[in-house]
Order: sequence, then C-alpha cells, then structure tokens
Amino acid sequence: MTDEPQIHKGLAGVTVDWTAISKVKPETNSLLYRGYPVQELAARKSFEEVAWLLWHGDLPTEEELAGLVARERASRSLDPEIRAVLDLLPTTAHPMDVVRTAVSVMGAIDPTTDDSSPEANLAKAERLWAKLPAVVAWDQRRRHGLDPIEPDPSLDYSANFLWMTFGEKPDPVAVDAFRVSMILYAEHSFNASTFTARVITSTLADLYSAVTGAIGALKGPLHGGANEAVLHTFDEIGLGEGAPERAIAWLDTALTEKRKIMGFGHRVYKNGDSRVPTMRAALDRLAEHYDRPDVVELYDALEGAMTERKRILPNLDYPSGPAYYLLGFDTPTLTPLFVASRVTGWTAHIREQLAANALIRPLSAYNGPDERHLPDA
Ligand SMILES: CC(=O)SCCNC(=O)CCNC(=O)[C@H](O)C(C)(C)COP(=O)(O)OP(=O)(O)OC[C@H]1O[C@@H](n2cnc3c(N)ncnc32)[C@H](O)[C@@H]1OP(=O)(O)O
Ligand SMILES: O=C([O-])CC(=O)C(=O)O
Repeated sequence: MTDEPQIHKGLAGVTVDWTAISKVKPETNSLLYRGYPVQELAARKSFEEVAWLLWHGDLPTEEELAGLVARERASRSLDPEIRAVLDLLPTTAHPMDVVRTAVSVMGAIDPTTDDSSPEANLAKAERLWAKLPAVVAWDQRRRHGLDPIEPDPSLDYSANFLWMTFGEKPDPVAVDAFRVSMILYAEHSFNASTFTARVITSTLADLYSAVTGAIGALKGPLHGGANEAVLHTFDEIGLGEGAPERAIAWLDTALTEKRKIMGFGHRVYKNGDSRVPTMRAALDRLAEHYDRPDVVELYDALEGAMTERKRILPNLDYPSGPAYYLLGFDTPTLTPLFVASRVTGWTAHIREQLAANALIRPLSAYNGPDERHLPDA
C-alpha cells in the first residue's frame, strides 16, 4: 500500500517561503508594503519613493530620492537597439508581447546581464523600471501611426509617462490617478507572476530572464490580463445611456454560459481586495473630471449584480481598467501598464530570492500508465 500524496492544486493555501516585501492580510482587507499600509503610500507618496521602499526596505532620505529621481530621468529614453527590434514587430503584436520582447532585448544587450550581485541587480532593476514607460508609450503610439515622444526631464515618472503616451501637457488629476494606480499595482506577495520570477531566479538565471518570464505569467486573463479583459466586458455591454440595464442582462447571460467575469474574484482575498476602494476613489475623480458618469454607472451596475448573484467582489483590475480607459490608454495597453508598475515588486523579489536562495522544485504525483516496455525488437 502506498501513501496517498497530498495534492495542493494551484498551490492554494501553501506557504512557500518568507518575504519581507509585502504582507497581504485578507482577514482585514489590508496590504502592507514593507510595513506601510498601501493606502497611506497612495495618499502621500510618489511612485519613485514607493519603488525605493520596495527595493531597499525603507523610504528614501531626501538625498537618496534625489539620486533615484536623477537616475530615472537620465535613463528614460528608448535605446536604439530596442527601437530597432521593436520596429521589426508588426503593429498587430499584442503590447504584452512587445514589452516582453523589449525586456529580452535589454537583457541581450546589457554587458552586466549575468552579474547577479545585489548591486548589479539593483542597477538593472532601476534601469528597467525607468525604461519601460518609453516602450509602453511608444507601442501605443506606433499602433496609431504616431512617432515616439522624447521624455521630458522636468516631469516626474507619472507625468512623464502620460506625456510620452499622449504628447500633451499632463493634467494634474490624470497624473494623480495614474500615480495611485502605479503604487497599488507595484507589489502583491507571491502572486503568479512574482512567483514565476522567483522560480526562474532560483535556478540562478539572470534578472532579465526572470522579468521576461514574469511578463508572460502576467499576460494571462486570470492575472494581469484581467484589466484589459474588463474593458472588453465594458465594450460588450456598451457604455452610455441604458448601460446599467444592459450590464445586468449581460451578466445573467455570461453566468448562464459559465463565463468567468473578469476583474472579480481573488485567490487570497475572499471579502474584497484591499486596493479596490483607493482605486475606485481615483476612478471617481477621473469620471467627474472628464464628465463621464456613464463609466461609473456601468461599473456600479455590474459590481452590484455580481455581488448579488455570486457574492464575488471586484479585484484591483476592475477599477483600474476603466480608470486607464478614461486616461486615454487603449485597451491592449492596459496590462503593460501593470508591468511598468509591478517590475518594482518583481525585482525586489528577485533580489530577495537570491539573498537566501533555494532551487524551487516541487514534487508531482504520477498518475500515468504503469511501467511498460517496448516490444522485443
Ligand atoms: C491583479 C490580479 O491578478 S487579481 C486577479 C485577476 N483575475 C481576474 O479578475 C479573473 C477572474 N477571476 C478568476 O478567474 C478567479 O477569481 C481567480 C483566478 C482570480 C481566483 O481563482 P481561485 O481562487 O482559484 O478561485 P476559483 O477559480 O476556484 O473560484 C471559486 C469559485 O468561484 C467562481 N469564480 C471565481 N471568480 C469568478 C469570476 N470572476 N467569475 C465567475 N465565477 C468566479 C469559480 O467559478 C468557482 O466556482 P465553483 O466553485 O462553482 O467552481
Ligand atoms: O495576488 C494575486 O494573486 C494577484 C494580485 O492581486 C496581484 O498580483 O496584484
């Protein structure tokens, strides 16, 4: 008699390792980055300060922040090699494939790629974080037949991201909502993409390989791809007059067809995602600013019906999707925006994994055919 192995499908409920980077607390619907509630950071800190916090464990001093900001502003432009490779990609390529390719190219051209010392990896993390906005912004522009826009060193990370995408002086309400979204998306313990990055790192592969893999994991609609999918839902329902009624009818059909409703549900939070109220408030500010009450009406109708029918609550992708839509991003750009933020958390985890590494290699239980043999030749 053999012992029946215990299977943990999807690793649900399994604690894999320690982390000091963030704590997800489903019991109180809260989330701490290095001990700080994410809502406090979103209310009072820049994304630059939060990036430093995630990498270093503490908020930067004025001098440290000035150094980071100067390095970020100096590294923003697209390298010619990346530009040349991206020029080869069709404009029909999904932006997540474009961003994944760009990171891969960055790894291929960096002479320090295989230097995984803490200092080299920190420098790579900073550079990747500084360079991704130009890739994401330009990819949206090139899909509309527009030229890239040079970064503006007088603007902070968030304002410059909007500037490089839209080529207009960014509006403070838009910049602030974008900053909030970047902070909320930055880190979330052992989610699928971060875990992917840690698995790759655990083999002692380089940081770019780990981030490239993480981007692949984030693309799926059960993870980061859900913010794009929320906009597809909004498109199917149709914004404008009568949207709330259409949303309820749409949901009933979708549930009858056993479809997953994107932007709802979470592996860890079962009573609501800690980040949703903060992002929802940012969405409200945008809807008011752009005079688009219809967006919030559809949002509320679908959320209300989903809660009533299934008791399944929204996750961060639900408010961030329509917020990005109101900011002017086109739908396929939404998950790359998540990449631009989460690269901070991923790279913090890569450095943490390396500091106390163990190869990640779980066991499997075999349920294939019994041992058998090739017929005699
Ligand atoms: C930033 C982020 O990455 S947050 C996650 C973004 N992803 C999404 O929004 C995709 C939609 N949501 C989902 O698919 C899921 O809720 C997940 C993948 C996020 C979490 O899944 P799990 O923890 O594995 O829960 P699981 O899929 O087992 O769901 C439990 C039950 O709730 C149902 N359920 C969960 N989420 C949803 C949903 N969004 N729509 C419809 N039903 C759902 C499941 O069908 C399942 O029902 P059953 O027990 O009758 O089979
Ligand atoms: O934690 C998760 O499983 C998914 C998530 O919310 C995130 O990565 O932000």
